[in-house]
Amino acid sequence: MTNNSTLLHPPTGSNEGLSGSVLVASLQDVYKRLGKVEALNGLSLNLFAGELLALLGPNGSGKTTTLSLLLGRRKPDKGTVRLYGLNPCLPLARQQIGSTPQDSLFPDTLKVTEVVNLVRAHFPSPLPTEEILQRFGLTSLENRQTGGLSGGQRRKLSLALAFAGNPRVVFLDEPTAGLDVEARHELWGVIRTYITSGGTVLLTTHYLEEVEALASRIAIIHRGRIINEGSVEAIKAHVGLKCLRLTTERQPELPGVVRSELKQGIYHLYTRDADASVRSLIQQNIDFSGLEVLPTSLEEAFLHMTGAVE
Ligand SMILES: Nc1ncnc2c1ncn2[C@@H]1O[C@H](COP(=O)(O)OP(=O)(O)OP(=O)(O)O)[C@@H](O)[C@H]1O
Repeated sequence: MTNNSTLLHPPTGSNEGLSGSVLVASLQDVYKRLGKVEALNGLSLNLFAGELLALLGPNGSGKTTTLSLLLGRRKPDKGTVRLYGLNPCLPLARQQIGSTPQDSLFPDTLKVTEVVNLVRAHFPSPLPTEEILQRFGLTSLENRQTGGLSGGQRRKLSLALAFAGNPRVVFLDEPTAGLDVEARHELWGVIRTYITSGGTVLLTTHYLEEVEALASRIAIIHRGRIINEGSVEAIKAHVGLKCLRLTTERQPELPGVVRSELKQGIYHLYTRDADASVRSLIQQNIDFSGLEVLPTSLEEAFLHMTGAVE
């Protein structure tokens, strides 16, 4: 994959919202039952033009179900889902969006170029085939039948298809799962270029490093509803934890500490009041070394938030 060719140019939107932000997609108080599971439980979420919104949540929290409603693959039991003001089940709404196919299943005997062109044919102003192949590192595989692709190559083709139609918005469900580190960073470049040129992205991921690298906003989903949303910094600040790292013989009992871990002989103590924790450490005359006071990572913030509502 490469990000140094011509920019992707999604057509500009016209759904101006009250605040001046263009509303691309929205779910309002959505419920969806799958079998015996209430997969979505009153979920509300907005996606605005030009942003990269990361939907983060533990396994089974409802991320894929949310995307499937936005893609018109499923209908809500209750509540409203809109894509550019339209029902996502309408072909006109779906022409605006790109997504990776479910399970990356391609007809085995079709060549890579043929699959790309099949998807391009469904969009009014797709990107040139050569550009898509080049951007996703598929040029040397253009005549390969998809049945002969490796897992990582199939994944790249799947991602290429999400962007092939030059859509206004792209929905990506765990886009870098199964990609090696190099391919993952290359995809990040493609996504950044797409955003810079006016595109909008909603992605789900388990890689918090990916969120910190790309997202302009985060929504945390837990048990089928959004429990928090904001910028990466706002999410971290909301949790307001600091991490004390230190080596001691036994885990100390300190005020403010809400969670602790022992990693490779070093205690990680997550505290709401680092000053009080450190003062107590010294007052208790605890023998320690290598003390560090660090801001929490997004991963720690996320674990705390979802843990807090168990
Ligand atoms: N076809 C189905 N039939 C019954 N239950 C389902 C079905 N699909 C999903 N579920 C359940 O709905 C809930 C939400 O699933 P969903 O796939 O949306 O979660 P997710 O956040 O994407 O999970 P993961 O991170 O593991 O991919 C889970 O409890 C899941 O087991």
